[in-house]
Amino acid sequence: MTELSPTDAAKDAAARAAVALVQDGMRLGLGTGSTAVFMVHRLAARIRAEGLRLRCAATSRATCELAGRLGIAIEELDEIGWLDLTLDGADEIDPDLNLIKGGGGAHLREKITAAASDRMVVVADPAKVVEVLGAFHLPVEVTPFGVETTRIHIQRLLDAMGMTQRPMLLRQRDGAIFRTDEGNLILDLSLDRIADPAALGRGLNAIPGVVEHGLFLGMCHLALIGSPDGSVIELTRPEVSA
Ligand SMILES: O=C(CO)[C@H](O)[C@H](O)COP(=O)(O)O
Repeated sequence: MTELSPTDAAKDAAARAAVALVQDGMRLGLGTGSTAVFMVHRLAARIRAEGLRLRCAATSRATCELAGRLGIAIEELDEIGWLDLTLDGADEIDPDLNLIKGGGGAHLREKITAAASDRMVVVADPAKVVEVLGAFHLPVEVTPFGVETTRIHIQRLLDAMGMTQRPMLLRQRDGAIFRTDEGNLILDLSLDRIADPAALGRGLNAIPGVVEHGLFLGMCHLALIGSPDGSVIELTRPEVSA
C-alpha cells in the first residue's frame, strides 16, 4: 500500500474515528469530497468485517458510485425517510461548528441530507479549522435561468452588508461550466471574512434564483479533526453534547 501524504493521513484518521460511531442498524448519510472518500472506504471495510446492516443515502452521484463499487447499497434519501447520522467533510469549521461546504459542489444535497439527520458529524484535516468563516470561497448554487440577474442581487446584498468581494466566479471544471447534480450552476463568492454568517445566509436565501448556499449554520454536532500521526481531536458546539 502506498504511504499517505500527511494531509491524507489526517483525513483518514478523522474518517476512521467517524466510522467508529456507526452502529448496526443505523440509517446513514454519506458525504462528498476527498475526506468522505476515506470515510466510505473505512465504512465498507467495517461492513465487510462485521456484517453491519445499514441503510445508506449518498449526498452526490460521486459518493453513490464509489459506495456501489465498494459494495455498499445506496438508497434514495426519500426511501429511507430519516437518518440517524450523516458523516461528511467541510471546507471550513469555526469554533461554533458553523461550516462552509460545497467545495465539491454538492452542498445542496449535503444540506438536505444533514437536515434530515438526527446528527451530523464532520470529518476534516486541521487546515479546515478557522476562527472566522470566509477565507474559503462561499459556494452559492443558482439556477441557470437568470444567473446574471441573480449575480446582481447577490452583489447588492453584499454591498448592503458592507462586504467586499473579488469578482464572483461562475465555477468551471475541466474547462467547462460546472453543473451540479441538480443541473444548476455555482457562483463562488470570495469574501475573506464573514462577520455575520446568519445574516448573510438569510439574505442569500431570500434571493430568487439562489437554490442553496454553502453556509451550514447550527447543523454540525461534532467535528472530528484528524492529525497526520493518526490522533483525532473532537470539537463540539458548546450547547451540544457529543
Ligand atoms: O462540501 C463538500 C462537497 O460539496 C466537501 O465535503 C468539502 O468540499 C470538503 O471536501 P474535502 O474533504 O475534499 O476537502
